[in-house]
Amino acid sequence: MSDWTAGRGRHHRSRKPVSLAKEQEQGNGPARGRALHRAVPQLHLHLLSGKGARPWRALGRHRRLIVLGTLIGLMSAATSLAQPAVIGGLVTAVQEHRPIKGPILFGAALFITDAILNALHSYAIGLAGENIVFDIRNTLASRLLRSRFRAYTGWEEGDVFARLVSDTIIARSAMTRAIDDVINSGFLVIGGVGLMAWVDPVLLAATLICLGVTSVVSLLLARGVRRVSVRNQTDNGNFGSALLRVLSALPTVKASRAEAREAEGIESIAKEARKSGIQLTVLSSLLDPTMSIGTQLALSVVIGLGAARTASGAMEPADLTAFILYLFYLVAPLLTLFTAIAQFQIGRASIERLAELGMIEVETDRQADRTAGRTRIAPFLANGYEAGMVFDRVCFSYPRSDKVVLDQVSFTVASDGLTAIVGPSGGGKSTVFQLIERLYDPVSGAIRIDGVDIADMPLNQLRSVVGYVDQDHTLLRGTIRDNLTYSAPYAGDKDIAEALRMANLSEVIAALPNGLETELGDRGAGLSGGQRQRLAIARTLLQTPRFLLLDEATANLDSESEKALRDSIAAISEFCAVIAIAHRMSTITQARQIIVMEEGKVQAVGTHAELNERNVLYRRLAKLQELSDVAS
Ligand SMILES: Nc1ncnc2c1ncn2[C@@H]1O[C@H](COP(=O)(O)OP(=O)(O)OP(=O)(O)O)[C@@H](O)[C@H]1O
Repeated sequence: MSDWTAGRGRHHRSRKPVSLAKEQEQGNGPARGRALHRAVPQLHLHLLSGKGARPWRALGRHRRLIVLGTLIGLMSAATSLAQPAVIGGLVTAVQEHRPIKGPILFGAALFITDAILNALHSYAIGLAGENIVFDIRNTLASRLLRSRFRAYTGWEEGDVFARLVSDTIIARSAMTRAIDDVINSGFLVIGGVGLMAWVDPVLLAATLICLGVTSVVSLLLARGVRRVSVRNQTDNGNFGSALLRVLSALPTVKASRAEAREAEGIESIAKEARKSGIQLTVLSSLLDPTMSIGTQLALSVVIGLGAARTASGAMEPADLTAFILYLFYLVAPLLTLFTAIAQFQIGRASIERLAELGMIEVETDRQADRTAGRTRIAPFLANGYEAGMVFDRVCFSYPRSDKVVLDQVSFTVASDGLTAIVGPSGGGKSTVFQLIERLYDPVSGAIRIDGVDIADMPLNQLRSVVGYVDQDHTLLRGTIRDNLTYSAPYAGDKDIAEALRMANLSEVIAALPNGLETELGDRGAGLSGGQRQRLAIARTLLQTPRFLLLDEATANLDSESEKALRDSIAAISEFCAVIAIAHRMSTITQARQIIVMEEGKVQAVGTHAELNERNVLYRRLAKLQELSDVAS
């Protein structure tokens, strides 16, 4: 017997629940958790804690690099500001027939220093930007993976995708380039204005009047840019959602001949994004001409007024040269300043969208938080609780819905044996599984394992003792081995072989040229429906669960495979509780107990013989099932 079955044999022999604390010490608990923790990238939990993941915090974490980059930028700006004075000095030296070698060499050194500082400045700010994007993406992705299922299902996948991919890039610019540009250009503008005031206050007053009006217009434009960019980013998110919706159902789209219809729908959403994108472009591109008009006007006034003042002797020609150069130097940073303000406004919209995503509710381990890992199982058992699972008057409605899906549902599942859940479609069978996995919590009532309310159990612990094969038997892109070991990453070859054997997959895998290393496509493409289902079952078996939940697990199997799997279930249920939403009579009749559910209520519980005798609904279901089994 392999370690795999030996481990479960222990559960069976004792007939007592191996304390969950003990399980923690063994493969399913913190030891594995620690190993996993080492294996996965460091999650930025400090950013995830509290009220949510706030993108602005990422800025704080990299402030040193940003401050360093900005300081280098300011030094570069200072060297830029010195350049007109040096050129002015050169003009004076030429006028006065003094040696010009010194000013030329000094000017060249200034240009080279400026260029080097500029490069360093760009590198530091660029690096900070990449670090910030990395941090935000990492933090948000971790938070999404830990989000409450009910909170996550309220989001559209495409929108989440757009926020994580494109909003982070836009936010990067706001948090680095835009802030840096505002500081640097602001410094250049203030410095330039100061120097111009020192050269000639009269000319400066004329310049400021010309530039002042255009500056006010530019600021108004920047505010408009923000408003439109929120709309544009939402439109882009809608486009992503629409695309993901159809691409994830491409076979259905084709089979329904809906390509043209869907393409039309996507086109209209893309048109909305284009419309707001154009509005954004119009507003952004108005910034340049607005500033140009102001500059042209200022330049004309400065040249005219300056020439008059030079002619009247109120101003030296060298001062006029320096003033005009300062004006040129002022224009570029002024333009950068307003563009940066607009850029910052666009980025703010993205940061707000990321912050919304960062507020998504995450799963919490109440028990883990309260007792820091200590288990409360022993006292409960001492009070006489039986090993196994109990549904105690559980009521449930899905979020954003008034419909009562489970109404006072009560039943007990022993720690081994097969329990079949049957009932008409929509009766709440799959919902029972979702509550056991704690994808949702009951509205009232409790689910207990070995006497402990699962709401008080660390989620990692709960999900390691409960194995879940969902209705869609979801597989991921990757090799068969990756899929098999998904919930038990350190499973050895012996255990893998055992799980494959029990799921009746050994021969199928052996027949593949690359065996376990065969690559599967999205959602397990490359295997048949039945093979995918059995692979999902083998994956869950490798997790060595104490409770194995099979949702319609035998629906896709041919008679031969189904028989093999039925035998496996019988073997597994010797040392593990199997709860199956069953649709075939062969599975139902072998169950130790059958729970009949209808419209969210437990109608009856018993064996096949008992229910066949006293429950009308069961008799009807059994008859229908027998007919469909004969037909298939
Ligand atoms: N995510 C959801 N949000 C809102 N209502 C839901 C959701 N999932 C299921 N329901 C509703 O809950 C009820 C029970 O669904 P459930 O899937 O548990 O039934 P079921 O017995 O497993 O049905 P089937 O045999 O067809 O799979 C149904 O009325 C369904 O419409």
